[in-house]
Amino acid sequence: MEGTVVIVGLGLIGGSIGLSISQENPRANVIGYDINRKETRLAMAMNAISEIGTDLKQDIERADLIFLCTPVFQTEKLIDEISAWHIKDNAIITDVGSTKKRIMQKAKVFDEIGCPFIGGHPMAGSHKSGVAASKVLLFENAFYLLTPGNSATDFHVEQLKKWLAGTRAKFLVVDPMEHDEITGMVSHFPHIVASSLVHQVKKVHAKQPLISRLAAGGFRDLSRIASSDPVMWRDITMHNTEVLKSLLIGWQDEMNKVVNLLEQQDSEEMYLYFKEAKNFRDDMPILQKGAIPSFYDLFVDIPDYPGIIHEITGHLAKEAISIVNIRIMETREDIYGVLSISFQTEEDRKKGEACIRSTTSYEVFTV
Ligand SMILES: NC(=O)C1=CN([C@@H]2O[C@H](COP(=O)(O)OP(=O)(O)OC[C@H]3O[C@@H](n4cnc5c(N)ncnc54)[C@H](O)[C@@H]3O)[C@@H](O)[C@H]2O)C=CC1
Ligand SMILES: O=C(O)C(=O)Cc1ccc(O)cc1
Repeated sequence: MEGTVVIVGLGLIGGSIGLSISQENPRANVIGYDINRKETRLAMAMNAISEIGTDLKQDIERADLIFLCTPVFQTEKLIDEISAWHIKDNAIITDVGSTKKRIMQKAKVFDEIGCPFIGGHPMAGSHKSGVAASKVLLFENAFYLLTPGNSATDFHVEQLKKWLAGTRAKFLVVDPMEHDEITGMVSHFPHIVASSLVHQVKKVHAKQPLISRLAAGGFRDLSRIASSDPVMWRDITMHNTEVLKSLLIGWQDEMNKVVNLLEQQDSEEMYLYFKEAKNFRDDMPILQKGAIPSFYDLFVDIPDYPGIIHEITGHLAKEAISIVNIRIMETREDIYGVLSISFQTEEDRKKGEACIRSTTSYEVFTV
C-alpha cells in the first residue's frame, strides 16, 4: 500500500504497528508523534516510522491513515481535537485502545462529518511499555478486534486490514458493548486480580520481609501483568467501570465460596473446585493456540556454570536467530539446569533448535 500514515503515540503498540506497516509497505510514508521526544527518536532509529512529525494538524490533514495509539483518555482528547480539522476524503482513522464502548461513543463525531472511524484493539501485548519493547510480529496469530463506526464501509474495513496485513493478526469485527464485556472478563478483570494479589503480598511483606524474596512460581505467573503501565490501566478501568463492578461482585462471591469450603474442611468439594477449573482451562482453544499468543519455547538441559547463557545466545546470534526471552528454570547443586528460550515464531524455534543441536552437545527439547 502507498500513502501517508500518521501514528500518534509511539509506545509498545504504536511502535509495533509502525514496524509492521513500515516493513510491509515500504513505499508508505509513516509519520510518528509522541509527547515524549525520546520515544519518537527511538521509533525513528528502529525504523518504526520514516519521519518525525512536527505539525500534527498539517500531517493529519494530508494523511490516508491515522492511528491513535495512546492511553484511552488521551485518545478521547485526540478525537475531539482531530475532528475539528479537515480530514482527507476516505482517510481512515483508527485506534488501538483496550476499550471500545466509550471510544466509539466519542468517535460518533466522525460520523457527523462523514469520516470513516474504525475502532481497533489488537488482543496481544505485554506488561512492558514504550517503543523499545515493540516488535514487528507482536500481534502475529492474535485476534485484532475491529468496531467500525457508521461512516466506515466494508471497503474501509478491507483497506485497514490490507494496511495491517504485516501484523499477521486475525481480524474480527465485533460490537463495541460486546467487546467491552468480553475483554472486561478476560483482560481487564484479571489485571485487577493481579494488582490486588500484589497488594495482598505487600501487606504481609511489612511483617514478613522474606516474602518478597521467596515469592515465585504461581505468584510470579499471576502477578506479571501487575507490572504494566498504571496510566494505561487507570484509563481502561475507568472506561469499563460497569462491567468490572459486576465481575468483581461475582469474584467476591466466588472467594466467599472458597472460604466456606475451607471452613468446612470440605476436601471433596475443594478437589472438584480445582478439577473443574483445570478441565475448563485446559479445553480453552484460545490458551492452546493463543489469542494472546504464548511464545514458542525451547528447553535446553545445561550444566550450571557461569557464562552458559552467553554461550547459547552467542550461537543463536551468529545465525541471526532472534529470541524474546531466556531464563534458567532450575539450578541446584549437582543437577543440570534447564534453560528456557522463547522465540516469537515457530520457524525461529525450529532454527534455534537446529542451531543448538549442531553447535553444542546439550539435550534440546520442546513440551
Ligand atoms: N500494552 C498492551 O499490551 C496493549 C495496549 N493496548 C492499548 O494501546 C494503547 C497504547 O498502549 P501502549 O502502547 O502499551 O502504551 P505505551 O505507554 O507503551 O505508549 C503510549 C505512548 O503514547 C504517548 N502519548 C500519550 N499521550 C499522548 C498524546 N496526547 N500525544 C502523543 N503521544 C502521546 C506516550 O508518551 C507513550 O509513548 C492504550 O490505549 C492501550 O489500552 C492495546 C493492546 C495491548
Ligand atoms: O501482557 C499481557 O499478557 C496482556 O494481557 C497484554 C494486553 C494488555 C492490554 C490489552 O488490551 C491486551 C493485551
